[in-house]
Amino acid sequence: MIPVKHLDRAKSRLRGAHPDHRALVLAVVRDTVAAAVAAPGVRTVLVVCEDERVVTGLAGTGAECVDERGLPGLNATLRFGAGVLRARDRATAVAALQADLPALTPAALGAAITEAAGRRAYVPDHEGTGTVLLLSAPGGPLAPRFGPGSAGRHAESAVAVGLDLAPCGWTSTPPPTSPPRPGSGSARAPPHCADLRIHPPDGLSPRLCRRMHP
Ligand SMILES: Nc1nc2c(ncn2[C@@H]2O[C@H](COP(=O)(O)OP(=O)(O)OP(=O)(O)O)[C@@H](O)[C@H]2O)c(=O)[nH]1
Ligand SMILES: C[C@H](OP(=O)(O)O)C(=O)O
Repeated sequence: MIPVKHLDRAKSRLRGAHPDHRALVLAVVRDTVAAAVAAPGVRTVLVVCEDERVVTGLAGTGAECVDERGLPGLNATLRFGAGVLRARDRATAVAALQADLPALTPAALGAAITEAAGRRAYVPDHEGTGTVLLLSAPGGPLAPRFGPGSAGRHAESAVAVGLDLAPCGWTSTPPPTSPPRPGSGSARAPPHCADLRIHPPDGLSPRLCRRMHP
């Protein structure tokens, strides 16, 4: 699962980093989703969101989108999404992945899943305070405890695994070729980070985008 906030509120700490904040957020999300869809061991990518523009922006990526239906906050949203996935397959592992990982590669996500080896696992962010990825054991509860200091809470019940984000920046995931949407005429797909020509650290402090940096 990849949760995505309403575009008017998402990545508020990056506001001002690019003239078109909504395009920046969508580009970051699209690159993250593209890597997750292509990762070995990932059967379904479910984006839990509340903004129809996110659904439109992710058309053709291979991710499914589900409306969070006004649930209060991230953890309730993730419990809802986990329930959607578990209703299809009770024995599977479910995971929550942050939406702002444009340097993620399919191989790196696959390696983190392999390292978890069926255990409940989490990936702390590079400051060690937040959580980049939370993975349940197969059939086990996700029990998300996101929010400030979440890494410490997840450490109480999960093993830490690594996630090797590409050192070369945000352009490591090749943009997928999306078929044109019916009725879209000559409309172009939303941009990826590479299209926006945003490369860390240009204009983005490590604190503001700490999850995006290796
Ligand atoms: N669907 C959904 N996703 C959420 C919600 N709150 C946070 N998220 C997502 O959860 C992840 C962590 O969110 P935050 O760190 O709070 O927000 P952010 O948009 O990444 O960045 P800031 O606005 O700068 O805090 C991101 O992928 C968000 O898009 C929510 O209420 N609903
Ligand atoms: C959601 C939260 O992200 P942060 O606010 O630490 O970036 C977390 O990592 O649990």
